[in-house]
Amino acid sequence: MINKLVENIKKTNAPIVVGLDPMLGYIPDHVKEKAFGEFGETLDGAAEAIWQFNKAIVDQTYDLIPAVKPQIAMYEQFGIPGLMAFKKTVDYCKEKGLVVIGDIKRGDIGSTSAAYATGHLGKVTVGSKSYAPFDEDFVTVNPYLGSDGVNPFIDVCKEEKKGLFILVKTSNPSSGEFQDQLIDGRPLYELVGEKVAEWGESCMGDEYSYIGAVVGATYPEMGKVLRKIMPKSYILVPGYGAQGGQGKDLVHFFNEDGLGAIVNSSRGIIAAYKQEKYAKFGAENFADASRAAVEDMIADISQALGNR
Ligand SMILES: O=c1ccn([C@@H]2O[C@H](COP(=O)(O)O)[C@@H](O)[C@H]2O)c(=O)[nH]1
Repeated sequence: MINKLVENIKKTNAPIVVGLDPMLGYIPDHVKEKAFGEFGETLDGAAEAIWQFNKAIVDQTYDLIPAVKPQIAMYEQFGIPGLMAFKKTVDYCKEKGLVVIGDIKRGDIGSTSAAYATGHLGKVTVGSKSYAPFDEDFVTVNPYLGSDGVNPFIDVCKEEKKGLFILVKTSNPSSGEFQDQLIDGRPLYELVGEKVAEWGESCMGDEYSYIGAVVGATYPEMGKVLRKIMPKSYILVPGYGAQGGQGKDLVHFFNEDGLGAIVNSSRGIIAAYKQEKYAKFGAENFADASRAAVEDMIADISQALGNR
């Protein structure tokens, strides 16, 4: 799957990911009213609104982008109907040729991680039958439990030719509370980065490993160091747009070949119609506003990479 991700990035010339984080507050009233008219103000109604919102955005952007990142929390909050909307979104994006990164941030003791890995990346056996329950292409993994919490995910990736993005340095303001703690004079995120590079060595695609890392756009200096520590790992970079990251901050997350990083924006794209810059589209044309925001993001990153 790493080969498909790299191929899609080269084809679109767009190292970006659209984050599908559909909070109800971002969904225009006309979409919600239609869904609630059909299913009532219920969890099913919310799930239908989410699905219709996602579908419209994917239909308007899929030709410009290599990948999407649905954030499972935004679906899980609506219970089983929400998870059904998540699955429908995953399947639809794959039909459109997009690589799907499930932002699930899982990680537990080995046996539990194995079940998460099976459910999200692998196949579960029921009697004589086998099913791929969620079937994302990549998932995000929390490495805090150590190797035995991560290895079950790697095992399933090897079997299924899928991939991981492991949290190394997250974009949030308090990420340093633990991640920047010094151990023998070195910050913990560097040690985790070294481990990601080590896990990735036995998981090589054609050019890059299918074991990647998450490093926030909000910490560009750390991104520069981590790029060198993990030269063969793709870096998923959240924090662009709504969290303040800009193209000029991201240059050092990329390798000299212009590859190696993929930048996520969620609210900045899916709720673009709410920003003054894209207000001319109006709520009715929210998906056109998302397309314009994708085009602007690609231009911003391309310009930054061109200027280095
Ligand atoms: O360090 C991290 C890891 C994951 N995220 C996730 O990315 C998106 C960001 O959303 P924006 O609206 O573009 O801010 C969201 O799903 C987070 O859970 C992150 O932000 N930082």
